[in-house]
Amino acid sequence: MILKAQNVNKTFNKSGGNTFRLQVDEIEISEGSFTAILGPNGSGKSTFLKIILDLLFADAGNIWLMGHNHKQKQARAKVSYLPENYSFPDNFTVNEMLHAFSDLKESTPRQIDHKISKLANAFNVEFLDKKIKNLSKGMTQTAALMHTFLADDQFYILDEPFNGLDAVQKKAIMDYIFTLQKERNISILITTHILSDIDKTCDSLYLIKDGRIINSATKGEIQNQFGSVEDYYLNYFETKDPVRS
Ligand SMILES: Nc1ncnc2c1ncn2[C@@H]1O[C@H](COP(=O)(O)OP(=O)(O)OP(=O)(O)O)[C@@H](O)[C@H]1O
Repeated sequence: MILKAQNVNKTFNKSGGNTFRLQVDEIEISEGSFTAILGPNGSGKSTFLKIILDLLFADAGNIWLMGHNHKQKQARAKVSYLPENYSFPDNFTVNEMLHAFSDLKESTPRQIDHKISKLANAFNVEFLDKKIKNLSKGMTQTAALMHTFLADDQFYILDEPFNGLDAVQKKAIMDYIFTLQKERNISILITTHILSDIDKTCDSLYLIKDGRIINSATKGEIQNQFGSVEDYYLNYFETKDPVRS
């Protein structure tokens, strides 16, 4: 098991006396799998990912990451994370940013260069010498994904990785992920709002609503019962109330 979370609780006190409560009773992700957590805006997806990575502290719960308590250093040693929001120094070129933030302690600059050109080739990147501040939204997202995939890790946690990417870019990233799954049996945990992107790729899905997991299903179950991930999602989230005039 690459990830196991039990009875995870976190309450945010928001302005106006409102609260948001995340309560995840149980999630298990096995090695080599491609898992998605889907849910509406504000349902708690990013909060849960940050708690898994110990970037945000839960009020209660048990989480094991890569066989270790998630608070132990070894738990994160082979895990890469793409946050939903990130910022890189504006004046760095993509290449400089990747070198500066690669965190590949055992690699020489030449080895890092080799990895960068391999990734640039896989991700159709021709803007390694452009400054971060001059990149388009999709280019910035691609640069962030290059940063995430630079390390040869075993588990990639990706918060909305396809944000701003065109169809060709998305396919390049997905193809790269499939190659890594075949070559190194990596595991993927993803959040996305673009359901068609994961229709054929996800092994299992969790639906989250108001901080709670309301359903989980395998790809086979979804295909048999709903036909597509989109229909599965709509079955749980579409409001069927008639529109009032
Ligand atoms: N640091 C914080 N302090 C207070 N409330 C927070 C904080 N971070 C998140 N929240 C609240 O927690 C809830 C869940 O937010 P979260 O970002 O996890 O949702 P999400 O499902 O990832 O949404 P989206 O799909 O829009 O990215 C929201 O109501 C949000 O306002």
